[in-house]
Amino acid sequence: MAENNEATTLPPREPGKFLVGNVDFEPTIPVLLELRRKHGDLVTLNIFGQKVIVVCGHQTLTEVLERKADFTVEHPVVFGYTEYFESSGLLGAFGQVWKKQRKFVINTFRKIDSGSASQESRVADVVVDFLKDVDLANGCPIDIIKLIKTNHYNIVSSLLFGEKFKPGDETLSRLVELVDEATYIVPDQAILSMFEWLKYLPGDRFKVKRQRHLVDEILKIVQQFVDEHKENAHEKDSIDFIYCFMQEQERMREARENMEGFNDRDMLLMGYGLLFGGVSVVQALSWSFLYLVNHPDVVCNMQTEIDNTIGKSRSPTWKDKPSLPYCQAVLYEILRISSAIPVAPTHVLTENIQINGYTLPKGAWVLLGLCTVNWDSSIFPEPEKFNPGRFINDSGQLFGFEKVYASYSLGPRSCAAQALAEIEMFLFITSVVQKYNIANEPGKPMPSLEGTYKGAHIPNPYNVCLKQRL
Ligand code: HEM
Repeated sequence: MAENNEATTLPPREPGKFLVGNVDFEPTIPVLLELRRKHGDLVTLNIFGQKVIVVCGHQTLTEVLERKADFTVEHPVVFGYTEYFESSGLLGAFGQVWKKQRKFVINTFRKIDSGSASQESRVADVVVDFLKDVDLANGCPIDIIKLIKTNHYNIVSSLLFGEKFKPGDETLSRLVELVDEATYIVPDQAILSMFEWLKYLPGDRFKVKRQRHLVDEILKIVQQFVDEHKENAHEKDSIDFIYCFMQEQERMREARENMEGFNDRDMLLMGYGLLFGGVSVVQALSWSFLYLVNHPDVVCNMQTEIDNTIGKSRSPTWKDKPSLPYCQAVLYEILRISSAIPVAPTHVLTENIQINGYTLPKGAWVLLGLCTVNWDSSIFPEPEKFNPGRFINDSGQLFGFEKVYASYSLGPRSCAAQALAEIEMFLFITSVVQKYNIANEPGKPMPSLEGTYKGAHIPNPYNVCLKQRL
């Protein structure tokens, strides 16, 4: 009887294989769109006996992540979060620790913005280095993804450690390599969340030891900066995450508060979480250059807008954003069509919830199909077409872009660094487009807009030529 009851209240099931269920399920954009077309906004999967509810569409995602946030905000207690994040570092944190760390991160971004070196000024500072590297290439093909990674992690370093690395610094190169490799091992370890014992198989089949080594090396680099901060605490004049973390520890000690989530180890893991979380903007920027090289007409329109509003002698700033509606439309369209994070990290239901006439049971995992908003043809007609014009109305004003923000997820667990991501996207892209034409490598076919899926939706490697126009 209970079985029947459950069967009638769960969302439709996608058929799977005997015993293992939907073990082959790959959350790619086409798969999620097809699933939604077949079954609607809510779909039940079964992966090795674990119930997984796929949530699609703007309205249903909003209902689940915002209105039912009290019961959907948690991540499940799974391998990667416990093994490497040690249930800390914001991304891997649970319960009260997550709440406290989230508040700390949001407040620290605010403090940084009220200090002498805001997020914008740190991004702008690194954009200058980025443009110098582009100049050095002198129009020859460059591995733009590599350049984006180096410069993005330098921005995070500046926010974490209070100073950026000098161009060419070996520690920065090492940090980029470590974070990069660690990021792409994560999807290969998904099975360990179901069967943790597999990590003991001989031969490091799931790269558990390799990942441990990478994470330890990243934490060692963060530790060096923590040690430096401890030695020079009184001399600090810039605000950064480590400095603020140490201040928070002091405040908590004085107030005799529970230090859970704010011990010295948590400081390192917080650094790891911010380095790791930022990979999404690396993907979004990498997609940006790929779409721009494929659409020279769009670059030309952006250049006209920039030339007419900012001119050629000074670089774009965040304050210019409202006067560059077309450039903004291009960035929204890139975020939409590339859907760098097609599915948010899995959440878990901590109570039964009622949605759209179904009962979603406590303990079920929730797969958030963010890309189904970006590719919803009722919101964005012909979603497969790259068309920044869809965000510009007849009077030339920006319009209808709000739903693209689902790319950062919704509700209290949405991206903790959305503001930083938006500043990075805006300053990198407008600064490059202002100064350079973006061309394909001579004699090579245009790089493909087909990507691959490795947790994130990532473009395949490509080179571009950035030729000075000013
Ligand atoms: C275009 C760029 C970005 C996109 C599309 C993006 C998207 C996302 C998404 C979808 C989530 C998951 C939310 C959820 O679980 O519901 C997330 C979480 C997170 N992101 Fe971003 N992100 C971007 C840039 C960044 C950057 C630049 C950083 C840091 C430097 C960052 C740090 C984080 C962190 C720490 C979390 C975990 C938040 C938490 O668990 O409370 N993200 N982001």
